[in-house]
Amino acid sequence: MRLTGAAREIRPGHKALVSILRSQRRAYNLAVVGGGITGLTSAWLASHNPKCTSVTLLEKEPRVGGWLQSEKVPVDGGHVLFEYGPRTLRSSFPGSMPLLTMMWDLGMFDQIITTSRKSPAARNRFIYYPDRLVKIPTLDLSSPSASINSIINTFQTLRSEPVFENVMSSFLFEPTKPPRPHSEWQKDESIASFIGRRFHPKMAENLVSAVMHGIYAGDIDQLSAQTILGSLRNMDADGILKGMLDCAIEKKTPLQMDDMIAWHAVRGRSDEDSEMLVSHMRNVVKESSTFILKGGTQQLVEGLETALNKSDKVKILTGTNIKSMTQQAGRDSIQIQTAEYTSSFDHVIAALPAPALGKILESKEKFPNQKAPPHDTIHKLRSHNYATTIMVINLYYSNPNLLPIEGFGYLIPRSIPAEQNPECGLGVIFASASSSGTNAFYRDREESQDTAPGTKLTIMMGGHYWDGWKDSDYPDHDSAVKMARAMLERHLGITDAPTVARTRLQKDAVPQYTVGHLDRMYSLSKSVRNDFNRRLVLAGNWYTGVSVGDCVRSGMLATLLGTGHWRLGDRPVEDRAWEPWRDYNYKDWEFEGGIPTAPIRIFDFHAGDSKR
Ligand SMILES: C=Cc1c2[nH]c(c1C)Cc1[nH]c(c(CCC(=O)O)c1C)Cc1[nH]c(c(C)c1CCC(=O)O)Cc1[nH]c(c(C)c1C=C)C2
Repeated sequence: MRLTGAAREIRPGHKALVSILRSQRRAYNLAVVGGGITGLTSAWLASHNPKCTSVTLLEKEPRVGGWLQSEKVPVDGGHVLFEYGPRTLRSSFPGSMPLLTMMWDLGMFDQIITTSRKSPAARNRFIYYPDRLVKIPTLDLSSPSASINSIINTFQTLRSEPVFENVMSSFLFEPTKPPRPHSEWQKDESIASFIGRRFHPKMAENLVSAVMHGIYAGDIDQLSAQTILGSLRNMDADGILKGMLDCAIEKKTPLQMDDMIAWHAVRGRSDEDSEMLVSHMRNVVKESSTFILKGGTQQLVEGLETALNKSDKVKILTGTNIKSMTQQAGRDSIQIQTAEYTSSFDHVIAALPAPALGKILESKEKFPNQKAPPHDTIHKLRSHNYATTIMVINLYYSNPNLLPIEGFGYLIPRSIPAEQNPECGLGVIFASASSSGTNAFYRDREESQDTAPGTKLTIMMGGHYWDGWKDSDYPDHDSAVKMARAMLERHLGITDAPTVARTRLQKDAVPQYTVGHLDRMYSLSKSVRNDFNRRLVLAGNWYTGVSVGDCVRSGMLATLLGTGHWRLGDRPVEDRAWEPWRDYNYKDWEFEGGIPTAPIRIFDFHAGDSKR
């Protein structure tokens, strides 16, 4: 049942967004290209801007939502919900605030289910190495005796399990490791190189590679340490352990500047439900490390789509192929041509994969007075083309006691040799465990995405192991299910046949931030700004973060800052909360056009700063 008498009544509309969008310049019309979560967020935010006269959302596929895909499958006794893309959303401050605020404004808060930090799904995470599942130790500090026991157990596990070989000694010696030579500080390196250099290559192989499988399905030899481990890498000069100790003593936390900007932008609320929103968001972040939606991530898509369909400013064009995107000499507006029509837009937010945008810009369509093709931008977009492909296999078993252990699931590191991982397995999620929890609005309600008992498992395979594969190389549905079952038998001893098996090959699903990513994105952003006079904005998972929260933040920054209709520092002085960018020369930061992101990526948040 969708809410919520209570929350509806206390939601007086979108005063918040209207108030931050007040300081507008001229009226403008907007095209958003790409109907994934970034594009939907951008269109939704723009639709609340009184100066935005129309929003046209163009999507190539017949549906919007992109990688957010959930399916309710009827089974004996009810239904189970399968996810084919992202499933759990991270709950953290300030990273989740823009997403949670948007969900509140969409009236979806009562559809959020939080997973307690104390639940097995949050605490029990496993790594498969070398031929068994090993739990990653977590400290239980709930009482003095629990703390002592858990420290002793952790110590024993770290000493006895081969997956943790060298971990203790590499932590011990980390402070003695020299930093990189000063001349190389700015130079990026791979995650394998950074972790191997500061800790031990075995730690990179056995532990960090598994984590990177779970996030990027990527290879630690290629992924960028500067982009992905930025805050740790900033501690290279004095040592990471010392850096972390300093953070604990000085009560400081490295935070992303973009997160703070997006949070600042959406929290400028003056409406009466703002206190209630903040208190509910605080509960979500305090009590859970992840949250889900009762109807799956698809529900967020539907919430946004419904809101957009209600707005008479918004047109959603699905199944629409763009033939060209051009500018005319002497004009700033951008012309978009589809099979049906050609239209001119004051601003365009491109929330589609970088190579797909490159292809559109490369189009040979000719118009009178057309500017020369933006070769520099096209070249940079087309060479930013590496994403991993994942086969997602969802299995349902009617037996609720199928699993020998409780937890989130397990990840497989790249140190497992090919003979022992012929399926190219990346990990297995015990999906039933993370499908239930507490309602974020009604804290006394326990809820689940599934109405039928049983066990849901998701097996992921492929990723960087399948780089360079042709379409004909990928397993089909039957082979994928067979491979998944072979993995489950080998790893968990499960021989039962699943009642339901659904597979989906997610081609080029996770863009890879490889060594040098930040420099390349800076250069791409500059080219786009120059080539399109700041009228073209790039947003989404190809640029500044691959998670759902990152995409929502990116969509918001694109709409607010990227179109130049809001500026950092626009808010009146008396209304100003703590603004960390004021410690830097933020007035010189460029956000309009290109990739809207702060040049200072990470800053140290000191406890008490927000009261300044
Ligand atoms: C379709 C497969 C995906 C894989 N990674 C991602 C997708 C969409 C993206 C992703 N996964 C995680 C993160 C970081 C956390 C966040 O900020 O949201 C991102 C950006 C972590 C994660 N990985 C898996 C789960 C269930 C989660 C959620 C958060 C958590 O509880 O830690 C599982 C998983 N994802 C992928 C694989 C191979 C895998 C294996 C078990 C690839």
